[in-house]
Amino acid sequence: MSLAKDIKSILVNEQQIKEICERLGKEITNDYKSKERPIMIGLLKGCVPFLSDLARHIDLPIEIEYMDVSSYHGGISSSGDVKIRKDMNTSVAGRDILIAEDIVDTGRTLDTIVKLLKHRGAKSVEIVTLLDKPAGRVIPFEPKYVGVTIPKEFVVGYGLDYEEIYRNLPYVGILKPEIYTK
Ligand SMILES: O=P(O)(O)OC[C@H]1O[C@H](OP(=O)(O)OP(=O)(O)O)[C@H](O)[C@@H]1O
Ligand code: HPA
Repeated sequence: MSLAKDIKSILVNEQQIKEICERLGKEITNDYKSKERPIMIGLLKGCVPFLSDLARHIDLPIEIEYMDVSSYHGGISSSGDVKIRKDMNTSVAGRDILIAEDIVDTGRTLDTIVKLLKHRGAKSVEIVTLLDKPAGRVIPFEPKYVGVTIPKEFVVGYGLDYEEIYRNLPYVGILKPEIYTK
């Protein structure tokens, strides 16, 4: 069974993703070159392909950590309840933090996590996201590094799921509405 048959259209193709990772990697390398061992924190599970491609374009000694965070419990709308399923193992006190995300939509996940990391004493907290969906915001939130701004469509692929499927598509596509309305 092909995954591609459920995709209405491709929004960000493989070449565009490659160019985004190169561009953001250079920008982050430049901005973080005088900081001491910044920590890049990936928010599982959606961050995985983006973080691993982006990190290879950051030419600096960074640490990489993960937190498993979820606010979508099946379906296409956020429950509004951000849960930490697994925390990171390192202290963030006094450290420069760069959170890597696949998408900023309502802003709830990042609002919660940024507040938490600041409360834990992080020196700085910035966001790098592949996709920004500003029309989805319910909480004002502006990520510093954005791959591409997208319209208010439910997207899957390259880490993003619908009911845990489609994360392994190599591109980002708009899911056919009949998949989630049936
Ligand atoms: O801006 P928001 O509306 O909070 O949405 C963004 C979050 O939603 C998705 O994660 P999800 O909770 O589905 O978990 P997952 O990464 O395991 O798929 C995505 O990976 C972001 O972390
Ligand atoms: O458009 C989306 N697709 C998949 N997961 C998401 N989490 C927030 N927005 C989305």
